Amino acid sequence: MPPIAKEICIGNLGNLQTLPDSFTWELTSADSVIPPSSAAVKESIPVIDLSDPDHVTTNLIGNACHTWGAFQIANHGISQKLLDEIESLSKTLFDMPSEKKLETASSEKGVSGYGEPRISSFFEKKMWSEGFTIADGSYRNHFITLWPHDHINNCRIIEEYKDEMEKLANRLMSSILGSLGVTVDDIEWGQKPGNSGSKVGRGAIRLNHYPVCPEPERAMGLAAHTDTTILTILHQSNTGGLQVFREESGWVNVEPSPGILVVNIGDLFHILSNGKIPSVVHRAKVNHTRSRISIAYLWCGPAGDDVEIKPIPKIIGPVGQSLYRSVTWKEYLQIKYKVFDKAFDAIRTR
Ligand SMILES: C=C1C[C@]23C[C@H]1CC[C@H]2[C@@]12CCC[C@@](C)(C(=O)O1)[C@H]2[C@@H]3C(=O)O
Ligand SMILES: O=C(O)CCC(=O)C(=O)O
Ligand SMILES: [Fe+2]
Repeated sequence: MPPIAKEICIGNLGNLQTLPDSFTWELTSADSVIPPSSAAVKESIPVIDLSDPDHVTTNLIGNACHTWGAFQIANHGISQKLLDEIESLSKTLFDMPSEKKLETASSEKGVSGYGEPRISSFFEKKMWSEGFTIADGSYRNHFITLWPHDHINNCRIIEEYKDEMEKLANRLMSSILGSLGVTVDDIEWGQKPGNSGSKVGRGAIRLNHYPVCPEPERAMGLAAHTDTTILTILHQSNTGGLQVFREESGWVNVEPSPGILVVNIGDLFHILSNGKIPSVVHRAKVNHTRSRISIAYLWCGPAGDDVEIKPIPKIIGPVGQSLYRSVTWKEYLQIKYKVFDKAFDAIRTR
């Protein structure tokens, strides 16, 4: 029995004129992006040119992380060809009939395969989106089902994307750590005895699709959340929808621009930094006339998902206190998907 019943499958909702009740969110004025003072144009997260000298980018990245927990990057070294390839792979996938997509439905909500986002169980209303998660090698069998003749090339695109993104993620992590005055060598990647074999490895990919929506104001593409990662690198197609939240500014749009990638600080970096940098709350809205694709590379650090992550001693300082106990990514994912936005409280030491 597929986890998504046919009648509520987003793939079958394309021609609706009004939103079904199960997809109607009650959004308040605080949920809108209308600026408090009428004419003000809201400042969004900065675009940082990675071809600038290191001391310049480190500084800018440091500021953006403290202020927003997010930033955008240009000249990041990921080829436009690869970005186009993974975007068009996603389009082809989501264009398939629901029956076909459901043949690759994830057995567990939110883990490898086609289905709703994993956070959906925390919300009463349904999100106006569908997605495909690539967390381990099992995606290859799904790809054979989807593309009996073309899976080899599509698997190649995924592997290349993962490799390139992993390199970029490592580089970004070094810069962010640099802005905090430490290096990767200051991290103690402890190994929990008895923990063996990674299920998710070092990075997962989530292909997201937000179909055209009859009443976008009342719908939600992907509800507000922080990522359960060290950092996430997001490629969005040329239709906007991503919004980040900051106490002082409310919800702010992150407009797409060709070749620019978005970087979100995830919960694990917040833990590593002993609370010095926030993980960014973000969400995706939907559109009345245009569908949207986004591709997230969700990264748990260079050491895999079964190593201990805890505040970096050098950041805590000799007289400081560690705010959080150590957790592995696997463990933290379990906590997060039990208590959701209370996950930091669950691992706080005081
Ligand atoms: C490796 C991860 C990270 C996950 C869970 C698991 C697989 C899929 C990821 C996402 C992708 C879509 C948003 C999110 C919030 C979701 O619902 O599924 C992410 C979540 C997280 O960052 O917590
Ligand atoms: O589609 C977007 O812009 C956001 C996607 C996202 O937040 C995620 O996949 O974690
Ligand atoms: Fe996210």
